[in-house]
Amino acid sequence: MLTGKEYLESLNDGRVVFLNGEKIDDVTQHPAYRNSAQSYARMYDALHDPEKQDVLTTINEYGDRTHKFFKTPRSVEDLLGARDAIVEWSKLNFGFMGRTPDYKASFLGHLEGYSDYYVGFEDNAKAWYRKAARDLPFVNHTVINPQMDRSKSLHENKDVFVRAVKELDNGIIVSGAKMVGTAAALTNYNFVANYGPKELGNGDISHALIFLVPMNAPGLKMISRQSYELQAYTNGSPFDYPLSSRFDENDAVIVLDNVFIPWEDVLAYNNVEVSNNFVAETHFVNRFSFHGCARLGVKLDFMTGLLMKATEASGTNGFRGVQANIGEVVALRNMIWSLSTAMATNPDVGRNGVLVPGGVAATAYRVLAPEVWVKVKKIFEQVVAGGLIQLPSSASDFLNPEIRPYLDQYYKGTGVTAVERVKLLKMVWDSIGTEFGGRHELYEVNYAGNHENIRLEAMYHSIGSGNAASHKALVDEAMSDYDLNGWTNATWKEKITTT
Ligand SMILES: Cc1cc2nc3c(=O)[nH]c(=O)nc-3n(C[C@H](O)[C@H](O)[C@H](O)COP(=O)(O)OP(=O)(O)OC[C@H]3O[C@@H](n4cnc5c(N)ncnc54)[C@H](O)[C@@H]3O)c2cc1C
Repeated sequence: MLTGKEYLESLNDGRVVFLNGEKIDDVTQHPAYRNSAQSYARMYDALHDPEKQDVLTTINEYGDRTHKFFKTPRSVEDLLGARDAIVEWSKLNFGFMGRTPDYKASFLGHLEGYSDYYVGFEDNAKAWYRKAARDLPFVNHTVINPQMDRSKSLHENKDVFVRAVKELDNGIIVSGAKMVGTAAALTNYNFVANYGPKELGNGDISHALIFLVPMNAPGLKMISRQSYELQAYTNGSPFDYPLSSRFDENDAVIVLDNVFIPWEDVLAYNNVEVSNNFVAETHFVNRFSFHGCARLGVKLDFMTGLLMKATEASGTNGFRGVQANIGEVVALRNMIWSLSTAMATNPDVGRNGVLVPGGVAATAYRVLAPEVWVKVKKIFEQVVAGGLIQLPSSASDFLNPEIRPYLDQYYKGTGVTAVERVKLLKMVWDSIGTEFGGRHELYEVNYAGNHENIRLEAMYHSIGSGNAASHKALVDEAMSDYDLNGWTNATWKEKITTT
């Protein structure tokens, strides 16, 4: 497993990252990325910390030490251990980094047990499992195509998404773009898949691919969104932007311009069946929901504490209505934690006897999590209210003797100094209101799929698992107790007709 130092060194590899019109030389040194890189490095170091090793790591079937979520799960204990390892790592960023290296274990951690799914590329799947578990490279994930024009049929948009454009003896050449790779600039590999489209017209299935590619591959370019870490660095200090300034997972569009992919990094090629169905058939969807749910549990622990402290600091925590709102956040937090426990303790049995986080709880998480985050944000806006805007522009205001007495007098809270109150409320604002906070809402609402697809897939899961049939059978049973002539079930008494 990489150490933090090895991880940071691995990023200085000639990768091509564009930000604000410039090519970034070294992401580990640039103020737009460097503190987020340090946050990931801290996670890698924790794997080697003797005090954390038992909760974070285990030995897999190859005898390699790895993060617990990277090991093929064969028991409920394996799944609970994986959940606790995800949680322990997530606590290092208070749940504000969603695409940490263990996120992609949702896919990579099943490659051994599910290797026979990748027809023709089974050995590649096993080799990638071994490498991913042993070294823990940071792999990002890109499956969604640029939005362009969703009203057009797929073949009319095909020039924008990733396809094989040439086949060689030793691999393939791919071109196209992906929207977006979260944290891409700070990762080691890009995972690429297209799922959904059946064909691109006239029998073209050049999109039916799954592969991995190193971030410094010639022809691979990343176009970053604005860096909130850079904005925090430019506009203020950690006191003003305590989350933006260290946990910004910069999302980048990834352009593949005639990039060579050797066969050993390919898991599906010209295979619509495999590429379209991998999300459900390899139970990636169960596993990424499991990861997301465990991570959101940590974030909600943090938000619950933040709401309690913020209301204490403004003297509103004794009001019945405010307490009811705190109770609602507690209940939402409890539900999310219960769902991750349920996924682990009530698993499904997958391919080759591999245990999979339970699909019933996973579909519930996927549909409910966006609602939970939006609701929690709303409660903060209603309960902490205008306090979030009654904040001085930056920590520097406290250093100006001309206004310091006013700040100390007018910005103090209930039992806390002005500095303590402002520090606390700037943390709240960064979690929900800054550009970083706004992106977090967009992330929680969309990252597991668009708002309709997550619901449709919950319905399909119900049909596929047989639950839908038993729900309908329950209704049939209730309706079979009576007909046009009255009760057909002797339990109940007929109406007595009087003449
Ligand atoms: C912060 C953030 C980080 C992300 N990180 C990643 C990442 O790391 N990797 C990755 O692969 N993706 C990532 N994504 C993309 C994410 O998976 C998508 O945003 C999500 O799947 C929704 O897809 P979309 O944005 O293309 O919206 P769309 O799917 O285009 O949906 C937009 C609206 O149009 C409707 N719609 C779209 N198509 C149809 C149709 N054919 N018929 C009827 N209605 C339709 C939808 O119901 C919805 O209301 C990220 C997104 C965000 C916001």
